Amino acid sequence: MDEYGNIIDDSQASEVFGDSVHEIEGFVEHIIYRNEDNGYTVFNTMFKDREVTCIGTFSYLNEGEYIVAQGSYVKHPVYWKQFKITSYALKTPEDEKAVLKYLGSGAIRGIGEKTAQNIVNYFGADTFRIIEEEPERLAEIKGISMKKAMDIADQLIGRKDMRNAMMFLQKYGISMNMSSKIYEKYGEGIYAIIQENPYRLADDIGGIGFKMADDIAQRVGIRSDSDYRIRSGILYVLLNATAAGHTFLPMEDLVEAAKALLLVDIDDISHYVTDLALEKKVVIKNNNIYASSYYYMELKAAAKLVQLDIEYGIDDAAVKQALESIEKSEGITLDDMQREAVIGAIRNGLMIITGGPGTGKTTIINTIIRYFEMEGMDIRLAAPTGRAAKRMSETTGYEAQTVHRLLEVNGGMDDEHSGAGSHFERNEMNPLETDVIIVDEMSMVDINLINALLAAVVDGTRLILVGDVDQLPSVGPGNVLRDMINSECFNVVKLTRIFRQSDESEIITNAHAINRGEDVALNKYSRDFLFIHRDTPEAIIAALCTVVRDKLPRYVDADVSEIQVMTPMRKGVVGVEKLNQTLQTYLNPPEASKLEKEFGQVTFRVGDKVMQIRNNYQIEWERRSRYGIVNETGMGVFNGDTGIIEEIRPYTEEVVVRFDDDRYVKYGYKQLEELELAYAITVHKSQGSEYPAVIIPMFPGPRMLMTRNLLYTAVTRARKCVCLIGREDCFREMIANGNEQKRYSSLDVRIKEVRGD
Ligand SMILES: Nc1ncnc2c1ncn2[C@@H]1O[C@H](COP(=O)(O)OP(=O)(O)OP(=O)(O)O)[C@@H](O)[C@H]1O
Repeated sequence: MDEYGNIIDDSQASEVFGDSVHEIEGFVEHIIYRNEDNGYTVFNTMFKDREVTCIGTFSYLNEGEYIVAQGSYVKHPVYWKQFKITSYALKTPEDEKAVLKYLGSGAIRGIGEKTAQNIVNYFGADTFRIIEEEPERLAEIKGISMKKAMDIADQLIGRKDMRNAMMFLQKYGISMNMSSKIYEKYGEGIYAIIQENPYRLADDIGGIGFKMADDIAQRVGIRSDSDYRIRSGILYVLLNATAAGHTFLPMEDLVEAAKALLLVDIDDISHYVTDLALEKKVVIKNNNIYASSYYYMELKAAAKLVQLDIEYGIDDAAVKQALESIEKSEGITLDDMQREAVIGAIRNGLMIITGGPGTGKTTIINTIIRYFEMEGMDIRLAAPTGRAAKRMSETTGYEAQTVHRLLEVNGGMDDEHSGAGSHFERNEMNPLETDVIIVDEMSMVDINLINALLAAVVDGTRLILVGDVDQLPSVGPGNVLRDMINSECFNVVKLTRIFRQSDESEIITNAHAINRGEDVALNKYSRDFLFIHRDTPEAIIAALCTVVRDKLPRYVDADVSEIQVMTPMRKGVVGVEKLNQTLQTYLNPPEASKLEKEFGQVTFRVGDKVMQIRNNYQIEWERRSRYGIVNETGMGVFNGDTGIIEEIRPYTEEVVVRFDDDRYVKYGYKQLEELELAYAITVHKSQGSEYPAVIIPMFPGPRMLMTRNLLYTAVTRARKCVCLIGREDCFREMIANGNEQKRYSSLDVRIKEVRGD
């Protein structure tokens, strides 16, 4: 883009004046535009006393450099004639004029034009050699101290080194930004690292993975059976495993995956694993292999959970009396299981409560809050997502936060897959000071998050964990809630009785039946559990469009944007991508008055329903009064938050989204990677959220996705109406498919070990 905001790219400048190749040379006088990611640069130079605008891609370029370039003249629609550079060399300034120009360009801190002139007057064309070889002599010039002399030399040599390093890295197809990161990390060590073990980059530099390192290694000519390569490949397999939810892999699975990745014929991959264990990069336990950090996360979490699990002496009669008074004031009578759960939370340092929809989890949380409030205790409520926290606040009337906020996250963005996660202000050194912490929607909490939470909880704090263990497990690695329950080491209450009247809600009864793997009778006259039979994907999508726009909003008294379409997969004929495209055209078609912005494969349009797909704690929001005056501001938009695109501003390159509660957020065009169309979302993304009505296409897909607990999770997201559209056989098969996707995790084993069971 140029200084006036116009995009200048090769396609606009493609009309060639003539095919002939020219050579020009001169100083880079003024850089008009530079994209640090891909190196695309527009600059002016003087050649034969005429100003020439040059365009091209450069690994490194600074004003004041002397460039010799080959290329041809092209015509730009606005700027007319430009020189498009195809190859070039930067020359170290040799004559006096060139040296003066370079030093005086402002590129070297502490040297202005006058000092540059003084230096060149004194040393002449020999200036560069002097600075590189005898920098102390610069101090012979009036006004330059020895310290400054050394600083100038450092800068000059540093720049030269960096320029060479950037050019070197570019040969391996590494982007400019990445190159500067690499150079910053290794400095002049970069040559040895690239030649000997480029796989170190994958270990040390965020954004470089095994694949990129492997690509570089191939270009360098490193053998495919090199030790470095195999070790790095093994770590990469483990990293991928954690991205798929596992905290470890059994040795056989690891070996098989590593062989498939590395395509080398090595019999004994396991001895490389042993080497990695000696280097403490992996842990081997019972022939299971963990990336070290995951082993220690499970171990630490287990130890802390056991430590928190103490029994407090309580006065049974007093508790009974207190509960009776709460029941009276709330107008409820707890059943035995519910009472056991509440008393368990009062008596124990650690309490786990699980149950399906309508079994009274919220009722119990409310009772626990009232009890501890009466005792004058400090209580904190949290949930793993923004939407779940919001719902918890609404149902309890008590402020609930995301777990990240509770831990005072410090950092822009969660990186779901790095495992490194964010930095929390609340930790062992600075723990949470409170008496009771209640976490809802525990099924969504992964090993990273529980570990961070436990680190910040001090002994003596009661931790009450509530969730539905039959929901899909967390997106991140681990199977925390299930493992805690399976360990059989802690106090757990499983609520089974459904308290909502069955005639009131088929959603609840059917959800429970699905969860038990029982057949569900589809009742034509059901008011809230509808099944529309359609056979083909086209017919399903057609029915879905009509239902979402014309039928359900009136039926459940909600806006079209509140009705949520959810589907098991991203790809495929009824996957998220396809549905979003179709629904966008149907619900928000293009119009001359609606601005659009293309980003990757997606076109965002004013009026579109969008979802934030990462936690961003630093993005700002504002609330406006009726007159458009900003009356409240705050920070943070969370993974799963949905909103509507209100405005697209081409001049400032911004997209404005209105989220729930009229929070307005500005996204720069570059930030659009944080947004996705949300007419349809995956069931995984819907976890922790509720909608007035939910529409689920029923069409066969990969068996490992089409599972009972996925259907159960989807159905339980609906408050007033579930509408399934498609093939009944698919629905029945999902209920029958109790094979949850296998997750390798071992928090339960660690808990038992710590307890010495
Ligand atoms: N002991 C009880 N006696 C009478 N009604 C109850 C009792 N426990 C819960 N309920 C009622 O049952 C309904 C569901 O309870 P609650 O909302 O607490 O369940 P939940 O497990 O949180 O459900 P969900 O996960 O669907 O929100 C509510 O209307 C609640 O008032």
